[in-house]
Amino acid sequence: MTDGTPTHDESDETDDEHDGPVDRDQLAHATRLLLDAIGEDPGRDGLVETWERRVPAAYEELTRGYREDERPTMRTFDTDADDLVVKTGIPIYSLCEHHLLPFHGVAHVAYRPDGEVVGLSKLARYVKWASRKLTVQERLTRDIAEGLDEAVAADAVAVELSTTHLCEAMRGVEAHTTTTSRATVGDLSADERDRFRDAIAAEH
Ligand SMILES: Nc1nc2c(ncn2[C@@H]2O[C@H](COP(=O)(O)OP(=O)(O)OP(=O)(O)O)[C@@H](O)[C@H]2O)c(=O)[nH]1
Ligand SMILES: [Zn+2]
Repeated sequence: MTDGTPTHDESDETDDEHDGPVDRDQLAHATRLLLDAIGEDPGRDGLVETWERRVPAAYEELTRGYREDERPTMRTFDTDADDLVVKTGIPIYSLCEHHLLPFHGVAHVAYRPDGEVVGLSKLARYVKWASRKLTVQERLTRDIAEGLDEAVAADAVAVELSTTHLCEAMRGVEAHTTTTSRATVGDLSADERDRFRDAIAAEH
């Protein structure tokens, strides 16, 4: 007897479960089922390529963050400088793990170098890669802070995300709000915290 719920062998589940290519055939199959389930006709002209090609390709792109081989190379340069590096206004798009709907906004990052600085574009590349997965905002904020700390061998890192969740805006409570989260690794001085806050304020 089955209630129609797909079963799978949980013993196969590991932390590295997603660390491989997506299964495009399975994505196509699942999308077709979804279209069926909402009463759509997967065979109609406008939808055939949707489930066959577009949605699988989109999910492959939107889940790149699971794949370590797509982690950006963080080119660093030796430096004597130990002044805080602040980068604000990095666009961020991710997917909430509760509703599979996007949350999006901006990320701000700051780090105090310890002998090396990273190429500026790499900060935005890292944020983009890290956000391409199913997550919640607080965990993503911490993941970015810890990931950058490791990649840049920084003395201290701070990350702030300011986002809107479509699961709140276009369904459920239907409230278009802003959620701000912050994570730090190491200690920023009071001066550095002020600089980070002022840079974020100047962005708005
Ligand atoms: N803390 C946190 N909550 C999130 C995030 N994304 C979505 N949520 C919330 O996760 C909660 C899930 O609550 P549930 O009651 O299980 O789900 P639901 O019945 O769909 O709840 P509603 O969204 O209130 O309709 C909701 O309150 C969402 O707003 C996130 O990134 N961080
Ligand atoms: Zn959600």
